[in-house]
Amino acid sequence: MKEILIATKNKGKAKDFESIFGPLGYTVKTLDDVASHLDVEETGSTFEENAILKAEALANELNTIVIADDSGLEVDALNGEPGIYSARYAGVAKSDEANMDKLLENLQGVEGAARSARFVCAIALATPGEATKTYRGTCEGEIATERKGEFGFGYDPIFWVPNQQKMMAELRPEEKAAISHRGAAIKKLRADWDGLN
Ligand SMILES: O=c1nc[nH]c2c1ncn2[C@H]1C[C@H](O)[C@@H](COP(=O)(O)OP(=O)(O)OP(=O)(O)O)O1
Ligand SMILES: [Mg+2]
Repeated sequence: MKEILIATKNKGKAKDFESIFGPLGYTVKTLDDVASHLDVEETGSTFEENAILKAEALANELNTIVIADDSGLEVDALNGEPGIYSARYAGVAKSDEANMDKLLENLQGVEGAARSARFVCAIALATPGEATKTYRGTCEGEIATERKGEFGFGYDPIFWVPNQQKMMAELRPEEKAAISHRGAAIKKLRADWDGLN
């Protein structure tokens, strides 16, 4: 059985990876499956640095190939916030609901095209004995004023995707994978990764 190891504790993120790697014949394993005690502090100042920290921590622990994903939302009217702090925007508790509430509140009075934003995903591929590589994908959109949709995770219910005329949370997993920041980063990873077949 082909396995792929993602250094994440986020179940929604893991599902995004499964929707792409599952059909390719891979079983996706996460931190909770292999090293749930491992808690990596995201002390980097970029998505790439944080992805590298997470991937290398688990690769060193298990001496095997590991992928990690650090991602977030850049809102133009907020000068790129919450950015790398997206998961902890409303505090350390990491609540998607509280994070969305805070974002909607901070955008009150900002209208139309001024609510532009993008999702960013940096994926790190850590291979023992080799230099870690990174791949970035983005997805342009706008922050809606209300939640809509049942799929996805995180900020998906308030992220409007103009190209689809839908909220990200209204897209089925395979639809999201085709247009998302994570899908784009994984596409670059797959094009470059010799070990993947
Ligand atoms: O496709 C997405 N759809 C909606 N929201 C998203 C997406 N991609 C990232 N996001 C948000 C969720 C979280 O607030 C932050 C990621 O933070 P990030 O540190 O990378 O992940 P995390 O702490 O949840 O899990 P972990 O570090 O264990 O992988 O950006
Ligand atoms: Mg995190």
